Amino acid sequence: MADAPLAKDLIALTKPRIISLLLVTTVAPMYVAGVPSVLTVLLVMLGGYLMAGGANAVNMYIDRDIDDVMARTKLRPIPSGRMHATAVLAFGVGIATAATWMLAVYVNVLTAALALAGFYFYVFIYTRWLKRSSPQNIVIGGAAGAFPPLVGWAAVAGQLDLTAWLLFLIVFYWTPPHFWALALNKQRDYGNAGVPMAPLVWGEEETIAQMWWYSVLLVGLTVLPVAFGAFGPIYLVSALVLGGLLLWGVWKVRAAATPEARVKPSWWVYGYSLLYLALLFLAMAIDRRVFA
Ligand code: HEM
Ligand SMILES: CC(C)=CCC/C(C)=C/CC/C(C)=C/COP(=O)(O)OP(=O)(O)O
Repeated sequence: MADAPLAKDLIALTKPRIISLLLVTTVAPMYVAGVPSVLTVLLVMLGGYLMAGGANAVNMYIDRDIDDVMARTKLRPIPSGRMHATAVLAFGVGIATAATWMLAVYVNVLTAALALAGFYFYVFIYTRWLKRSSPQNIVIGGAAGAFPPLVGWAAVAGQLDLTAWLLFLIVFYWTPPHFWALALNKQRDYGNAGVPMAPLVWGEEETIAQMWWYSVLLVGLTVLPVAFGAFGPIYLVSALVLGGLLLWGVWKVRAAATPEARVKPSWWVYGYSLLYLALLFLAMAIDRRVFA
């Protein structure tokens, strides 16, 4: 198709917009863990892009049947008929293999192993298994998206410590409010595709109650590294302000009495969740490197 050449489709298979935030949560921890060279940062960004991009392409191979049914995804390269499923699988596995080799040879083996673990978790535990079988899919499967801070940390420190695992947990607890805010507004799509997302299985009110408690846990957890002396006042104030806004947004969703009244605040929470995570991780790096 003239308006969608192959290169454009290959990039679309990697879900570049999602990767941009994954890379923020990879690179910021590198500056928390130490003082990385520009070359290490660039290598980790390239390796991280190829690994997450490969995972996303394999996700589109496995999900080609449901992507074909959902309005949000039906124009992707496979359901729209522009690419062969097998070619997409080969592309995904190919770039993830390149990433594994690159990270192992030019960064270190632990970094490569953690990134590959993220790939397997997302492809097999989330996409292949839990996404279609349980409303807890994005809670447990969401751990895949929490690997990037470990990857960045290991690239600089060569090992993992308590702060690295706290960063993993922050992304882990962030995922339910991030995703369910979107899922509340995409129930028809998921219903048509037979994907058991929480709002469909538990109902909206239970899902929103869980979003609230995950957000409370998240904000509590973001403050915890300060108690361990990992961060100072710049980060603490940022975490409290950013977290306060998140709680305010989720509370607005919870306070809305009808599904119609929830549409606006839940879209807000979804959009804000992206800004929240980016700014929180940025604040960590700034706190450690600029004000240390
Ligand atoms: C199991 C975990 C997750 C699930 C199920 C999930 C699901 C989604 C979905 C369905 C979208 C909408 C995409 C679209 O409109 O095509 C989205 C958007 C997005 N997600 Fe997540 N997400 C998860 C974790 C993450 C993580 C860990 C990150 C990064 C740290 C992330 C970053 C983003 C970004 C940046 C967008 C906006 C993309 C855009 O505007 O095109 N997500 N997510
Ligand atoms: C370290 C490393 C390589 C980690 C990889 C982890 C990774 C790619 C996380 C992304 C999470 C994500 C985009 C989920 C989308 O949900 P979905 O697949 O249900 O969305 P869809 O309906 O848009 O396909």
